[in-house]
Amino acid sequence: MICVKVTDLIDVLKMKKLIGNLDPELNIGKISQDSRDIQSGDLFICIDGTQVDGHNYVETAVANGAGVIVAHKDIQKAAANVPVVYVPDTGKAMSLLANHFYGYPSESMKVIGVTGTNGKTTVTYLVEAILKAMDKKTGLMGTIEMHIGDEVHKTKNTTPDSITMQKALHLMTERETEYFTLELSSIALEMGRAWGLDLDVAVMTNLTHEHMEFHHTMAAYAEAKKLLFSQLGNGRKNGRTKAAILNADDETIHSYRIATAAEVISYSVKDETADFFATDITYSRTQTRFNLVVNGERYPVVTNLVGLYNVSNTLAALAAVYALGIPLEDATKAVTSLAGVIGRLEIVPGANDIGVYVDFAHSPDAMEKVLGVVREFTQGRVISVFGGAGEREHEKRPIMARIGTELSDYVILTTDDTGKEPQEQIIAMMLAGIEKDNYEYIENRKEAIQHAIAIAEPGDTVILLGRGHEADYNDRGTMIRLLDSEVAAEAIELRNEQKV
Ligand SMILES: CC(=O)N[C@H]1[C@@H](OP(=O)(O)OP(=O)(O)OC[C@H]2O[C@@H](n3ccc(=O)[nH]c3=O)[C@H](O)[C@@H]2O)O[C@H](CO)[C@@H](O)[C@@H]1O[C@H](C)C(=O)N[C@@H](C)C(=O)N[C@H](CCC(=O)O)C(=O)O
Ligand SMILES: Nc1ncnc2c1ncn2[C@@H]1O[C@H](COP(=O)(O)OP(=O)(O)OP(=O)(O)O)[C@@H](O)[C@H]1O
Repeated sequence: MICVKVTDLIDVLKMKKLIGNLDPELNIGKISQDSRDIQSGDLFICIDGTQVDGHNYVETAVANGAGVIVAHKDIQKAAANVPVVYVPDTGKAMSLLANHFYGYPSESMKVIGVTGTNGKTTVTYLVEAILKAMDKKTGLMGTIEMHIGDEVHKTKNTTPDSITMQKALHLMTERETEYFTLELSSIALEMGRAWGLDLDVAVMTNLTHEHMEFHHTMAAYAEAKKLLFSQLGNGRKNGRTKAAILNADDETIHSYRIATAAEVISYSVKDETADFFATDITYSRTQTRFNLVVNGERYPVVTNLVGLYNVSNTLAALAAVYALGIPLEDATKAVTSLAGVIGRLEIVPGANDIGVYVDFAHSPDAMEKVLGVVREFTQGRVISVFGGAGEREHEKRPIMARIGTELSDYVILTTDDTGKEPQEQIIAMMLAGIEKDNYEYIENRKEAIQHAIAIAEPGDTVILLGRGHEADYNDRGTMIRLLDSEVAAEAIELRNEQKV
């Protein structure tokens, strides 16, 4: 159990005003931004959130036994006799305190941070698989889950707040983790959730239309992602130089290059002058092969991930491990150890005459890319099933509906997580983007999936888009379990029974 002297902890903060007296004998056993989590002697830090203001929960924290409170608004009345440390910015203070409290865990690991609109999960899974195949001790954190070696932990956010992050990293140091790879969402970067994370390598996959409800403009979105590269810093880490891995096929690379002091390693599937270049690319339904060219040397690569965008993802992962000193002869051989990523062009087995896939594409670019890949290996029709998620990003609904109907032979429009937004409103926005008549609308997602699989003919591909690995489904405000792959597996069974 961690115990840090309150005076040592508070010492980390340079600009502060203490009201009351700190007990020099007090050892802090936990720091938390949630009053409901506070126990006797803990440090409570008030965060002004998106829903409520943590400064309004000081009384609960005090009632639960808070030993010290960190705030940036006047809470003197509510704090009763508990000492309060006032700071200019509790968000920044939280990351500094968390890092100190947990013993600066990222300093003792090799840390690879991955950002970009699409491909973050895939790249982190590739990095983890390559390193694991080489018997390295790994940790991973992202949208699907957190891994420490073979241990699996649930995650709430793609990138968690600084306390959750540092706590997880501390656990990883206890398990002697050598390499840690994580996804960094633009939202997290802008909210400062990664402050204090000492990175070795930062990777940028691509930048396309996403998260406009949060960033509002593409320029602001690009700036948020760029923060990762300024957070790489100017110096070395434990005697190692740092590296920025940038996708030369995405024009945002140019502005990211100047945002970082670290050495840049570029990768490309088009430009042979890039540092990591993929050539001689061939696809099958289940594998992709290519030659990696680095400094004139060629390395054959076989991956179980399909599609050109996964060649890009593989290049990013190879460049990241190379930057940490892993020989390319070994890394390229280890790529095939990743069987696939749940919910990313995941094959639903059992249907022998048709292909059924689940994919997490929920941005226009991802949808375009994945439908392009599926088309390449489909002899018959491409039938896609998708909806538009509620309460999020209205602008992308008509765009995705248009891309979906243009690039599929037939579409079954349905619901995604509606949340509390009326489905009628969501579907109306989607319909506004459609120019073809190759679709029907089945509101119930389960029925839509069943129908798609029932009408598919031999040689067709059915692709279920938007939800990937997600099982928690928000149906008009009620949470239910709905995992596309499970629903599809049942529908395939029914189809097979009806065929005999
Ligand atoms: C909108 C948003 O970003 N919310 C995140 C945020 O919560 P919040 O600011 O809304 O918190 P709040 O509910 O207003 O509470 C403010 C403070 O009061 C405290 N409080 C609250 C109630 C109480 O009784 N006592 C108390 O002390 C809370 O603990 C908190 O410190 O801070 C929490 C802790 O870090 C996050 O878990 C939470 O993520 C929610 C779940 C979320 O869905 N976020 C999305 C938008 C998000 O961050 N997504 C990105 C990108 C994903 C992608 O790329 O697709 C991600 O990285 O996950
Ligand atoms: N490099 C890429 N370029 C474009 N699309 C991609 C790329 N990699 C994956 N995709 C598409 O994006 C979807 C999500 O992939 P992945 O989970 O790896 O990305 P992500 O950045 O982690 O996304 P999210 O932050 O939404 O979880 C995939 O299911 C696929 O459709």
